[in-house]
Amino acid sequence: MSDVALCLKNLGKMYKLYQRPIDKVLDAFGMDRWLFWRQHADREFWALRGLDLRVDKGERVGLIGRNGAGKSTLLKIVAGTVNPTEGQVAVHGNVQALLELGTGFHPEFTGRQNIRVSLAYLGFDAAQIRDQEDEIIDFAELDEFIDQPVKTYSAGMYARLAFSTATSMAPDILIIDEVLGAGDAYFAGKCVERMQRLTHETGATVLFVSHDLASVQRLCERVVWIERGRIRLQGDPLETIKAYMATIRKEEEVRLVARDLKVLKKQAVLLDRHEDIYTRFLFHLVASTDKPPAAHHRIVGLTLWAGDEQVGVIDVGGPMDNDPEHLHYIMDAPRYMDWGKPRSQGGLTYRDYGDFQGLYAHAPFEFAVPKSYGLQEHHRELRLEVDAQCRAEEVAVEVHTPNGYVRLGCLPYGDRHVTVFPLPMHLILDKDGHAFSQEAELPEPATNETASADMATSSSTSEYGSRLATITSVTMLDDQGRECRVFDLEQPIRVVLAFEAHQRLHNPVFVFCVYLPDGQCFTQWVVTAQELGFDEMIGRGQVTFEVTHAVMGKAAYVASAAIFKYLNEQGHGTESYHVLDRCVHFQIVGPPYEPVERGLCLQPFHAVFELTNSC
Ligand SMILES: Nc1ncnc2c1ncn2[C@@H]1O[C@H](COP(=O)(O)OP(=O)(O)OP(=O)(O)O)[C@@H](O)[C@H]1O
Repeated sequence: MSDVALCLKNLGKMYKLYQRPIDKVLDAFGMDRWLFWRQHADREFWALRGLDLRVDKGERVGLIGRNGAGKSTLLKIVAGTVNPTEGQVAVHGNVQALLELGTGFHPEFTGRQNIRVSLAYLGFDAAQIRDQEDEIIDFAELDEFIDQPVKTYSAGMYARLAFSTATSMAPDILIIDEVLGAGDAYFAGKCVERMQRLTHETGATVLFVSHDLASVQRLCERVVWIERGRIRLQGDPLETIKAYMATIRKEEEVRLVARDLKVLKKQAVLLDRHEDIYTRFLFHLVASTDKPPAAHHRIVGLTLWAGDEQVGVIDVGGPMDNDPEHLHYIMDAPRYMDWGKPRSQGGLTYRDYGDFQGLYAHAPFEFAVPKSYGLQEHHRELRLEVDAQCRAEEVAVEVHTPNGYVRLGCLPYGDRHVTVFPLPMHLILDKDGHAFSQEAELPEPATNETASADMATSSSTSEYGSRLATITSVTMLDDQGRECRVFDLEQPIRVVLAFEAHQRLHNPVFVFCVYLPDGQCFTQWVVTAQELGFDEMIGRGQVTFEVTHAVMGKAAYVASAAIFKYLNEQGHGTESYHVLDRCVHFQIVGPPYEPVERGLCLQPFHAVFELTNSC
């Protein structure tokens, strides 16, 4: 007998995105062929493509990945509720799928009635149903609610009932999609134990999707990281989760730095808005003649580099290459753009740029670059790499600047070739040389001078003081001396306050104060110039706070920096020279799974053990 529970080969799922609802109806009836203009009126959106996965019987496999990566689509295909567009799916055994809350149970029926209906549907007889029913109610801990209609249940109660019912039937393959997220931590723990038991006792195979990485790590023997419709990495749970968390962490760094740049620039802090964090670079392929391209040119990949760092890749023709939810994507609006449909040939994905009757006869694409990249000199050298096979010498690559499109060059024709185009930053930068300055509010290069200028001219209430001394920058560094906003638990942290005293000041006080998100002061670091060995200060300098062992627990923090004239008897700074209120956001993160919750403060302690009554 085969050991394989499920085997997916070259799996792909394509959704057609229609311009108008009527197009979907015409397509459903096969009438789209009759309308000549319909040929390219829909877009192909590949949620998954080229995906291979084998899961053995009794394996517990976790699927992780960002929202919209394609995890649920994959589970739905395995569960049989969605048909794949291409590839093979072999599922061996009966499948119980908990895919979406709100499906499966009748809202008007009570919990008990729903259990009975579900079991009867699976072919249980009356005696078996009676046996199972008590066990299900017991596990779900819904005793006093079990005779209420499920429409009155909270999401957590619903999840408990759904999970208990599905797992009572000892399926061969159990599919759980984020359902546990609706329950509390206690119930999630119970579920994990039950799934472990199921695999041990009945040999059930579990496919588990969750954003709760701790549960994934506890339950699964293998973790598969899905990104943009493909498997990015799979293997050992800890290693895979760590790699996934590292990319999430990088994005979080970018977001936190961008947020503080906004604070420094005194702009409305609409946090997490895409445009606050990234600058968009718009490119297009266009025929070097004035006419649409005469041939079809195969475009395989587009990559943007900043120095030696890959800022982004568009895997042209790959899954979700046209998804504007991603930072880097192609724009393939039918009848406007001249991108062909995504194609896959021998494992290679691509699209053609040709004459597809696009109004603008061009093939545009966009990359989003974190604004923080503009802060480092070597990052300001951006270059675009185009992997393509052109049939004639007629494809030009252009970048959009404040004065319209500027030609970067043409693609060579003949064999497949990677061409690199340095970006003319002098055309993309504004007249003051500010990085990525198509937008008025762009950050300045983070030298102390410019930061100082920003702070000195601001009139925001988040900054105040006599300004006899000013803080010109606040930098958080990790143990390697790298600028950092996301720290590991108990990791060393250094905070550098750069300052400029505009006149001779006697024994000022430097403060770095860390707040919890609710505004409570968590810890305040205070030091006087005298304690640092100076009675007076004038000119530029910096104070470095060093923490060798941070006691801050896992949370998001915000910090203020200040220079005061002196501290009063209550230890508060009075007569502020310069206060930057809540100017730095940072996070402390931990491993995905910790056996013991350690709280918000990792209080060092010493424990003593004594036996007072030994026998
Ligand atoms: N019926 C549909 N029509 C069009 N696009 C769809 C459809 N169902 C899903 N998608 C798209 O497919 C992509 C993958 O969605 P999916 O739900 O599989 O992602 P996910 O990884 O499960 O996300 P989440 O973690 O948020 O549940 C998304 O871009 C989604 O918008």
